[in-house]
Amino acid sequence: FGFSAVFDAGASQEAVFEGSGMRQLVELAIDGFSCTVFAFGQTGSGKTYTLMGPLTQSESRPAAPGLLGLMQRSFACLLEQSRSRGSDLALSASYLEIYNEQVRDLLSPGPPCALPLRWSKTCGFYVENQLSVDFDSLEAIADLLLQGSQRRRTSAHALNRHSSRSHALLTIHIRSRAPSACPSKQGTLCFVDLAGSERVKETGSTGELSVEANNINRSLLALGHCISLLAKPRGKRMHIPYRDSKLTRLLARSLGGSGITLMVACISPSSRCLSETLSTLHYASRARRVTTRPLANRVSREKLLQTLEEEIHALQLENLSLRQQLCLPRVPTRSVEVPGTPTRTGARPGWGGRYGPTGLHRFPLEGQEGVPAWPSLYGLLRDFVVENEQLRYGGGMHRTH
Ligand SMILES: Nc1ncnc2c1ncn2[C@@H]1O[C@H](COP(=O)(O)OP(=O)(O)OP(=O)(O)O)[C@@H](O)[C@H]1O
Repeated sequence: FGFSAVFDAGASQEAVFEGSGMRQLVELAIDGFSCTVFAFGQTGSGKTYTLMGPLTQSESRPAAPGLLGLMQRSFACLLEQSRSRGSDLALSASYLEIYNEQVRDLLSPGPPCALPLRWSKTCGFYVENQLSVDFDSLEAIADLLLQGSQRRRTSAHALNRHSSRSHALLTIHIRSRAPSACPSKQGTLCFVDLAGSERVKETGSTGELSVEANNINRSLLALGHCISLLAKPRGKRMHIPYRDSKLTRLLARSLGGSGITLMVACISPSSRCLSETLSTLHYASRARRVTTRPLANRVSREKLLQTLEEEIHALQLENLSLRQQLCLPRVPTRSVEVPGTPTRTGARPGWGGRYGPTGLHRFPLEGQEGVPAWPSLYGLLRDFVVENEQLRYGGGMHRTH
């Protein structure tokens, strides 16, 4: 087998960060590319450890800095870059898991509930109603990671005391907010901690654990199938069955589209795991042959204005419906005038939901004041977002939609 980099059991977390190309991936995400890193391998082989370091159960006992994983090191690198560029990067994070073929938000309050996975012509698959939370410090994103990871489904089995029973996807949205930066860059950095493949006989899983294991193995099989087909030369490629699982739908763009992907294959040093190790290495070899056509996401001023308007109308409609459900009085319809664009009032029928295909309204709303035509639109959007928070959660949360 030949790989871009190989690390043995004694390699430090820092060596993995520097030697795997992770730093370059962070820089590409800042430049507007959709970047993904996913950890793959048998259960107990160190995927979560590589991405997050050893799991800590509380904020009061954080992991030693030297043990922090690819995620925390990437966050530090991202914030460092943001500071060196005069804080012109707006950062937000969303965190979800796929558990038993259900997509669940790890940052939303309350018991986890399944969110719909939709498809749009322009952006491909996306999760509707997923929360995205702004952050501007290492502490804030570390806190989000801890909160989400504690909500993630884990169980103990024979090969791992804290085995992840779901695939987890943490996405950092990066947007340059310098007013002069038009078209504006919109990159993402997605960390995927896949649940480990497992032989039920070896892990001793029964009942719920075995249902989870079957779902994990089925989705990993679907992912392997897509990777095998994508690895074929472009002329010989058949239809890629992304729709076979939620995991492949969400990874579609990273795997075969315009994204840049780093795969970390984790293997056990034990000779007892030889057959699983070989299977992981074959899987990784196939993935290595997949080529994508990286394309930076740049959004023109006109497109941004149009999206803003659409998001405002969607929120206006949703707030109206929430008010009706809560038996609250209607508020008068507000309008906004943007120089150079037609004025629109009222809600546009047919729009709904908090998370549009672009996810644009989830970015921080400040920082656009330098663009003359926009403050009124952004101000209006901010009003609707705050109102939506109050209607949904009673105003107790500090999140950006
Ligand atoms: N390189 C390493 N150095 C020290 N400990 C490690 C290393 N890799 C993994 N471990 C430890 O091994 C155990 C299993 O690792 P981890 O939970 O990361 O596996 P996993 O592949 O994510 O498993 P699963 O798929 O079951 O969730 C953990 O206790 C972890 O701290």
